[in-house]
Amino acid sequence: MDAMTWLTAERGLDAALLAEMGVRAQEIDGYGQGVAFPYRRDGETYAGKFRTVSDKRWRSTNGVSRGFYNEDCLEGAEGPIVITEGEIDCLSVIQAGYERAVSLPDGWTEAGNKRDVLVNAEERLRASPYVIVAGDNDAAGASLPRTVANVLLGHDVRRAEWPEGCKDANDVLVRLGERVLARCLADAKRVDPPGGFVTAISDLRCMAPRRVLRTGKRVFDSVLAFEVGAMSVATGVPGCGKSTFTTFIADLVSRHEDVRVGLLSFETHPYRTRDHLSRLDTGWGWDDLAADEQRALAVRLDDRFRIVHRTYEEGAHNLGWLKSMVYTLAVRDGCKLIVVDPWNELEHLPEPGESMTAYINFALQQIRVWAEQFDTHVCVVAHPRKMPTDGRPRAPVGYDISDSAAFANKPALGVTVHQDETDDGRPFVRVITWKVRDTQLYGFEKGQIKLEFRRDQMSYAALP
Ligand SMILES: Nc1ncnc2c1ncn2[C@@H]1O[C@H](COP(=O)(O)OP(=O)(O)OP(=O)(O)O)[C@@H](O)[C@H]1O
Repeated sequence: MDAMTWLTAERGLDAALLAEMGVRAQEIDGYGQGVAFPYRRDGETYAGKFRTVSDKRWRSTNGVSRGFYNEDCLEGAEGPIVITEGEIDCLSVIQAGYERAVSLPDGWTEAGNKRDVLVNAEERLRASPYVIVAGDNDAAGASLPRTVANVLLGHDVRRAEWPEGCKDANDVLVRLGERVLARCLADAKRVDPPGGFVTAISDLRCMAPRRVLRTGKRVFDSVLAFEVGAMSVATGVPGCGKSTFTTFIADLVSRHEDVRVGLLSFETHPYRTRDHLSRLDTGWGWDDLAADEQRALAVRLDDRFRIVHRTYEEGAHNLGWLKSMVYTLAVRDGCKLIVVDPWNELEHLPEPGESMTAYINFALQQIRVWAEQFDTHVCVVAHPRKMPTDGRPRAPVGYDISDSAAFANKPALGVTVHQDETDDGRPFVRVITWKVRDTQLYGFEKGQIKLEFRRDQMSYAALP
C-alpha cells in the first residue's frame, strides 16, 4: 500500500495535517516503501524518523540526538501540553484539537531510562497550565505519568486513560474517532491530586506493576530482594563488611536488572568504591589497569553508578538534603536502587522537644514515601547499638539498631551482615534476613545464608 494512503486510510490521519507537519512518503534504503517524520527545531528540519509500512520497522537519522517530536509547539503558545510515546499518536492528538502535542523521540520503556528529553524540556513543560501524559496502555506506558510528574514535581500532571480495548491515542482515533479521543484527553485525571484520592477495585488507577530488583544469583536471591517503591535496612557490627557487601550486591543488581545505582557512601572514599567496582568488573584493582582500560571501565561504570559527594557546610546534611539527593538520583539520573551508608553520618536534627525515637520514626517513614514517590528503592545501612559479646559477638538484628524500633518495623526487607567462624576456626560471612514484608512477592521467608569472602575481588561465594 502507498505510504500516505496507509496513514490516512488505516491510521485515520488527516492529509492536510500530514502535509503541514511535513510527513511524506519515502523510499528507505534496503527497507522499501515508508514514511518520513521530520524532526524540526525553530522551523528547520534537523533529523528524521522513518517507518516502513509493511513490517513496522523504524529507523532514524544517525548521529543526531533528537528532542521531542514537534518540540516547536512548546514555545510561545498557551494551553495544556500533551506528551505521547510516538509520532503517529502525537499527530492523532493534534487532530483531536490539542495542538501542543509532542512525542518522546524513541518511545518509553519500563526501565525508564529515556528521561533526558523530559529533563531537558522541564522549564518549557512547566510553563504550561498542565501536562497530559497520553502514553500507551501497556506496562511501559503505565510508568510514564509517574516519571513526568516527578520531573515536574509540584506541577499539574494528568494521565489520559483509553477506553477498553484501545492501546494508544491512534487506536482511539481509528476505532472511536476524534471526539472520543478529545474527551479522553479532557477527562485526564491528575496523577497526584493534592491530599490523595479514593477508588474501589474496578476503578483502580493503572499503575506500573510492582517491580522487585534481584541479583540474578540463586544464593543471594534466596534472602535479598529490593522492591522499587520501598525501603530496606542493612546492619552489622562495625567493620563486619556492611559497605563491602552492599556495594557487591548493588553491582550484581545493577547488572542483572540493567538499572543504575546511586551510592551515598559517607565513610568510603570514592576511589575505594571505584577500586571495588573495578575488581568486580575486571577482576583487577583500578590501579592495576592500563590507562585505556581505566577509561573503558569508567565509561561502562558511568552507565550503572552515581556517587554522591558531600561538601563541608555544617548543618547542611540533614533529612531535607537527603530528600534532594534521593530526588536527583532517582528522577534526574534514573537510579532504581539508592544506598545510604551509613545512616548515622547524616545530621539528625529532631525538632525541639522531639525524642530521637520519634524523629527516626518520622524520618524512616519519609524515606519510604520518597522511595514510592520517586520510584526507586532506598537501602539504609545503620549501625547497631554496642552488642553484648558472650564469647563471640552476637549478630545484631533490627531491634538492635540504635535509637528506634522503627528500623525493625518500617523496612520492607531487613538484613544483617555478620562475620562468623566455623567450630574449627575458619572465617565465613553470615547474611541474616530478619524482615521480609511480602513473602509472596519476594519469593522467600526470613532466613540466612553462609558465604565465603574473596578478598582479592571483594566478592562473595556461597558456602554449603
Ligand atoms: N568477610 C570479610 N572478611 C575479611 N575482611 C572483610 C570482610 N568483609 C569486609 N572486609 C574488609 O573489612 C574492611 C571493612 O569493611 P567495610 O567497610 O565493608 O565494613 P563496614 O561494616 O561497612 O564498616 P563500618 O562499620 O566501619 O561502616 C574492608 O577493608 C573490607 O575489605
